[in-house]
Amino acid sequence: MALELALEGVGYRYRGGHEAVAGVDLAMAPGIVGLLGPNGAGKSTLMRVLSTLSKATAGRVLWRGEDIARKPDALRRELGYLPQDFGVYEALSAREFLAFLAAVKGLPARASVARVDECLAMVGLEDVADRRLGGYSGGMRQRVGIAQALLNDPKLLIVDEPTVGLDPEERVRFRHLLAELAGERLVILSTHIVSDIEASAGMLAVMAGGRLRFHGSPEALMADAEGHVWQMTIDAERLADARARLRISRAQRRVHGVELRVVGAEAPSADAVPVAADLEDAYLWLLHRSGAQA
Ligand SMILES: Nc1ncnc2c1ncn2[C@@H]1O[C@H](COP(=O)(O)OP(=O)(O)OP(=O)(O)O)[C@@H](O)[C@H]1O
Repeated sequence: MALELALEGVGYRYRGGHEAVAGVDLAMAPGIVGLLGPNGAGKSTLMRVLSTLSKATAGRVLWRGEDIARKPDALRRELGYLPQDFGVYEALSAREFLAFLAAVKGLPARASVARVDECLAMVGLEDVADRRLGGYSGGMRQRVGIAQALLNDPKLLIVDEPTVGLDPEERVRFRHLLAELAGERLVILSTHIVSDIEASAGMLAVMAGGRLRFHGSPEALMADAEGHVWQMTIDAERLADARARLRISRAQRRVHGVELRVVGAEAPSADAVPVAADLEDAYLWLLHRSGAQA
């Protein structure tokens, strides 16, 4: 059966009655899928449903054609998951920690020694594998998180907001790592930061307010914003006023003032020049049209 994850009318309502996810229809095939949305959009809730930690309260999710609520183990065998709140045991080394998790996941003891080494190499931690995790940087810890998700050579890799708290250099490194890992896998990467996925995701799914607002290629999202992006330069002292009035996707200080990229239905001023949308502009325009805040 094809390596495909299909969501049909998926919804999730928390016990208190809050509907965090509603009516999501989506089909995903190998490659990187960027799940983009502002905080509170419902991304983590959906990731937990897809990784079988929560059961959808509406609709269904099919992995290779099988309903994951009925046969969760079929998906779990092929799943690697890095949750948003992944924690490590600080007193252990990366190698010890991964060996421990390999045992918990039921990998045969003999094979697991080699597999731990492979996973450490895949995330570039082989040289520091025997150091205590307590001394690792945020980016290194996230790489340990990916290494543990790779132990069972998953066909579906789900990573939830993996770049939060990383410095710019670690962020870039982490993005490259995920791009390398995609290959024949389906990697679902959730983030609220456009630049995390713009170079790597072949497909985007954008959520806001619990609903899917867009799914398709980055190019299609940018095409939707065509004709709604402008560039203009204003005096620096007018920036606060402009921020209050306009939807600004980028502001850059220049010698002669502040250069703005603005999205909206109409030109923000007579001297604004229309420009081609980039992904950041297009995302902001989509959120604006769907009534959500970035
Ligand atoms: N245990 C819970 N009980 C009730 N409501 C919840 C619970 N967890 C999350 N929510 C609510 O569900 C909505 C979606 O939350 P979720 O964490 O899935 O969003 P998110 O897109 O992952 O955002 P973030 O990046 O901030 O985690 C939010 O309104 C949130 O307050």
